[in-house]
Amino acid sequence: MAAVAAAAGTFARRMARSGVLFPRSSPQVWPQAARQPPGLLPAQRRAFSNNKILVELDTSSGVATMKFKSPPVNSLSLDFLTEFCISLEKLENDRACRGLIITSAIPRVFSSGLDITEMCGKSTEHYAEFWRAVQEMWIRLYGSNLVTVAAINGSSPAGGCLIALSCDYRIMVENPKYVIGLNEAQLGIVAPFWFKDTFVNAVGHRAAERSLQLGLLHSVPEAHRMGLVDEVVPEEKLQEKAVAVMAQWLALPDHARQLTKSMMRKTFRTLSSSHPKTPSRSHFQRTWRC
Ligand SMILES: CCCCCCCCCCC/C=C/C(=O)SCCNC(=O)CCNC(=O)[C@H](O)C(C)(C)COP(=O)(O)OP(=O)(O)OC[C@H]1O[C@@H](n2cnc3c(N)ncnc32)[C@H](O)[C@@H]1OP(=O)(O)O
Repeated sequence: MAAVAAAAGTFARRMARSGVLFPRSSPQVWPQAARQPPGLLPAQRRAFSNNKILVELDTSSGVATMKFKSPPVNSLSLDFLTEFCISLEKLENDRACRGLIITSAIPRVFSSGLDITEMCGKSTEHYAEFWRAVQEMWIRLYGSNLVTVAAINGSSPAGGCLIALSCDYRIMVENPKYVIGLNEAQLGIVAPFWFKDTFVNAVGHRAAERSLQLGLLHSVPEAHRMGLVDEVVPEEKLQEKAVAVMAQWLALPDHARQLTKSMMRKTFRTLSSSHPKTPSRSHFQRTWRC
C-alpha cells in the first residue's frame, strides 16, 4: 500500500514538473468556439513535442493532431504514458483547442500496447507507478472533454486498442496486414475490467465475450463489421476523413456534447475516484515469467 502511495506521488511529481495541474477531479466545460486573446495576431498553428509525441494545434479550426513517434512500435512505456498525459492536459487547458486527432508517425503500427519491458524485472514501486500511469492515461482520454478521433494507421493490439477505444470515433486504414483487438488472453493475461468495459461499450456483450476470451486480433474489415472501428478508409484518405469527422462533431454546441459524453461515460469515475489495486510484483512476475 505504501508502495502504491509512493508511486502515485512520483507520477504526480512527474506531471507537476511539466507545469500541468494534477489531478483534475471534475470535467471542465470549454467555450463553444476557439478563441484568440484580443489584440494579438492570430497564430494559426502551435506545436509542441517531446521524444515520444508530436502535437500540432490548428488554432483556426480548434483541432489538434497528436502523433505517436516512439520507435520501433509506439509501446506504452512509463515515459510515453507520462508524456501522453502531459500533452493531453496541455491541450485541455488550451482554450483554442476543441478536438484531438490521435495517429501514429511510425509506419504500420498505431501502438503495440503496454511496453512489456516495463512489466519485467522491476521494483514493486516501479510496477505501481507504471500501473498508475496506465490508469491515468485511460481516465484522462476516456473522460476528455475534447472531441477525440483515433486515426488508426497501423496495428493496434491490447493497450493500443484501448487508446483507440477511448476516443469518440475510430477510423482505420484498410490494409490486410493491420490488426486490432484486445489479445491479452492469447498472452496468458487478463484484460482489466476497465479495458473490458470500454470494449463492450463499443461492440456489445456477445461480440466482446467471444473476442476477449479468444484474445482475437481482428482484421480491419472484421473490426469494422463488429463496430470496433467506425469507418475504414484508404491510407491516403485518412487525414481528410479524420478532419471531416471532426468538423461534424465540432458543429455541435460544446456544452451539450460534453455533458452528453460525460453522462454516457460516467462509469469511468468509479475508477478515477478509487484506483483499483495495483498488480503485485509477484503477479507481474508470474504473468510474464520474469
Ligand atoms: C488485475 C490486473 C492483473 C494484471 C496482470 C498483469 C498484466 C497487466 C496487463 C494487462 C493489459 C495488458 C495490455 C497490453 O497492452 S500488453 C502488450 C500487448 N502487446 C502485444 O501483444 C503486441 C506485441 N507486438 C506485436 O504484435 C508486433 O510487434 C506489432 C504488430 C505491434 C508490430 O509488428 P512488427 O513486425 O512491425 O514489429 P516486431 O514484432 O518485429 O517488433 C519490433 C520490436 O518491438 C518490440 N515490441 C513489440 N511489441 C512490444 C511491446 N508491447 N512492448 C515492448 N516491446 C515491443 C519487439 O520485441 C521488437 O523488438 P526487437 O527489435 O528488439 O526484437
